[in-house]
Amino acid sequence: MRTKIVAGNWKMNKNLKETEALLTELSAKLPDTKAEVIVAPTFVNLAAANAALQSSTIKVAAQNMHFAESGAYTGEISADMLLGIDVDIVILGHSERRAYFGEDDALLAKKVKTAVDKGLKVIFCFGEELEDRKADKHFALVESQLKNALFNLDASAWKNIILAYEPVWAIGTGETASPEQAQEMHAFIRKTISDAFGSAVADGVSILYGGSVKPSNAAEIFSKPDVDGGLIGGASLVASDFVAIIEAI
Ligand SMILES: O=C(CO)COP(=O)(O)O
Repeated sequence: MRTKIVAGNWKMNKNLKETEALLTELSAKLPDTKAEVIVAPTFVNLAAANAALQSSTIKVAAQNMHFAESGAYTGEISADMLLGIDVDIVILGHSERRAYFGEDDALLAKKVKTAVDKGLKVIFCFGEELEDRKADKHFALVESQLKNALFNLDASAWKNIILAYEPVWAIGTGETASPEQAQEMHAFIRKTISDAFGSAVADGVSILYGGSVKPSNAAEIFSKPDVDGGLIGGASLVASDFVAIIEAI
């Protein structure tokens, strides 16, 4: 059985007080669930988030990480720094990092390799833009994103990889991929991984959907056989919405 996961990517939202308040509310309202629940606040609040969640099953993830061990990379955060504050999950490859910070597949391959070598779990994000889909290039684009960033990994590293398919046109737009579109792409992703690494790896990897998931559409999206959960942006900033999405899995 694959792990079901609901993760909240808080992006550049919530200061310290707001982080603690949201996590207190979330912990109090957290339903009984088989799903792994993860939140990803900003770097500066990760330690406080872990402290606030000490007696909770909710896990904390970072939103980014540098590939180097250490050194002259002003403003950057290393894997060891995350592990040093008990954060062992990191989101890499988010489309906002790709679009606004120039992160490409080659850079992401280095980040992923460092993260898994250091023992972190990676939530690896990828997905096509609207033009790719309109030109019917979305499958080829997703395949190349996976190949370029992840296919140099050993099969054994895949136990630490969580995939998050996030079509860029559905992020923060209110437009969601239909459950059928999500299932079609997730099945394609699983087949692509199966062809390269075998069915045991492909059947074991959790593939999350991200892009305007809300309480009103979560259950239908999560009902699809290859959708193993969600990576939630806006709706993860409101405790009652995030809880409703967790309840939908
Ligand atoms: O980017 C996302 C999660 O990483 C999705 O964001 P929204 O849920 O706000 O569309």
